[in-house]
Amino acid sequence: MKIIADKNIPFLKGVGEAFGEITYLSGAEFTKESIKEADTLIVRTVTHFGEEILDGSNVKLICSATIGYDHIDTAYCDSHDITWKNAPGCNSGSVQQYVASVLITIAQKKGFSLKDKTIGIVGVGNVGKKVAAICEALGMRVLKNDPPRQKAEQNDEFVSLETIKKEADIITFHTPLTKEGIYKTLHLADAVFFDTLGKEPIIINSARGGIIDTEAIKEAILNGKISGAIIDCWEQEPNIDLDYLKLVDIATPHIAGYSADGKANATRMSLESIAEFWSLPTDPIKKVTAPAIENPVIDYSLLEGNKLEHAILKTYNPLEDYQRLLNNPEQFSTLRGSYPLRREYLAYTLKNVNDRDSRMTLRKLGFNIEAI
Ligand SMILES: NC(=O)c1ccc[n+]([C@@H]2O[C@H](COP(=O)([O-])OP(=O)(O)OC[C@H]3O[C@@H](n4cnc5c(N)ncnc54)[C@H](O)[C@@H]3O)[C@@H](O)[C@H]2O)c1
Ligand SMILES: O=C(O)[C@H](O)[C@H](O)COP(=O)(O)O
Repeated sequence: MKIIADKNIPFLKGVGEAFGEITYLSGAEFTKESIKEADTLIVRTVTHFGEEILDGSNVKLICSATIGYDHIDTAYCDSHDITWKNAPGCNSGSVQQYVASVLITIAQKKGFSLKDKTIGIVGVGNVGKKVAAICEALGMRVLKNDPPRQKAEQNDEFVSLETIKKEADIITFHTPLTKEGIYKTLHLADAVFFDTLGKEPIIINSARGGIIDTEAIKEAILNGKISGAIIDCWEQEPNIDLDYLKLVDIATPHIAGYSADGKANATRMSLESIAEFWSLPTDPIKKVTAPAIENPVIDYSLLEGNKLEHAILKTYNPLEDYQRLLNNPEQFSTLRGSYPLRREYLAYTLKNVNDRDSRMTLRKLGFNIEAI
C-alpha cells in the first residue's frame, strides 16, 4: 500500500512503515500530481483536501491526525468513495491544559481571582467538557452553551448564547468551524455579537480562527467592548493579521493542542484507522509513545500562594509561546513545526500533597499523586 504522510506528524516515522510504503511531504507538497498514486493519506490541517487535489486520484482513505476536519471536503469524499477519518478527542487534554494556563496567567496579569469569575463555554464537546471540568476545579462559575447537544439531550445543563453574552466575564469558544446550517459557527462572534455583550469579557479562541470575525474583534478591543483577548487560532493562518496580534493579551501560533500526548494520540488513532480500513495488524502502534520529561516530580508543599494554579503553570507556561510568536510572527508555521516538548498532567507526579481535597482535585485532573 502506498501512503503519503505529512512530514510534521510526530512519532510516525519508523512506525508507519509497518503499514505500507510511506512518502513524507510538507503540507504544501501535497498536490494533485504528488498524491495521485497514493492509497492512503495521513494529513494535517494545513492542507485543504477537496476536488482540487483529489480529483482523479487513487486515494481511498484520508486520516487526519487532528481533531478538526474543516480542511477536508467531506461531501466530496463521501460522494467519491473516499473514506475520511479524524482523531476525535486526541488533543482535548492539551487544549484543557492550554486554557487553564492562559486563564491563570491572564488573572495574574490583570490582578483578579478566577474564583470570582463566570466563564461561558461555547461548544461543549470533547474539549469544552474538559475545559468545564478544569474551570470548576479552579473555582469558577461555569455556563455552557451547545445548542446541538441541548436539542439532542433535552436537559437543563445548557444556557443560551444570550445568557453567556450577558453574564460571562470570560467567553471561550470550542465549536467546530462550520460554514452553513442552523448551527453555523463561521463568524459566530461578529460585530453584532461584540455590540450586544452585557459585560466587557475576555475572549479566548483556541478552536478555529474563522469563528471570530477578525475586524470585529479588533474593533471590540480598541473600543473597550471586551477587556482582553487570548488567541491561538487565527483567520488566514499562517499569514496572520499583525495588527490583531499586537492587540491581544496572549497570542500563540495554533499550538493549544500541541502536547506530545495529544500528538501521540493523534498518530496512534490515524494508524488505528489505517489498520481497521485495510485489515492490518495493530501491534506496531504500541511503539507510538510520547517522550518522558526531564523533571516530572513537583513538590507541592514548596509551591506558594494558590498551589493548584502554580502546579498547572509548572506543566505549561503560555508566555514562552507568546514571546516566541511576538518575536517572530512571520515564522508562524516554523514555530508550529519545531514545537518544544510539552507533556500533559499525567506525565507529572506531585509529592507532599497533604490535604485530601487537593489530592482528589489533582487526581481528577490527571496528575499522579505520590503516597504520603
Ligand atoms: N487550537 C488547537 O490546537 C485545537 C486543538 C483541538 C481542537 N481544536 C478545535 O476545537 C474545537 C472543538 O473540538 P472538540 O474536539 O471539542 O469538538 P467536538 O466535536 O467534540 O465538540 C464540539 C461541540 O460544539 C458544539 N457546537 C456545534 N455548533 C455549535 C454552535 N453553533 N454553538 C455552540 N456549540 C456548537 C457541538 O454540538 C459539539 O458538542 C474544534 O474546532 C477543533 O478543531 C483546536
Ligand atoms: O484540530 C486539531 O486537532 C488541532 O487544531 C491541531 O492542533 C491541528 O494540528 P496540525 O494540523 O497543526 O497538526
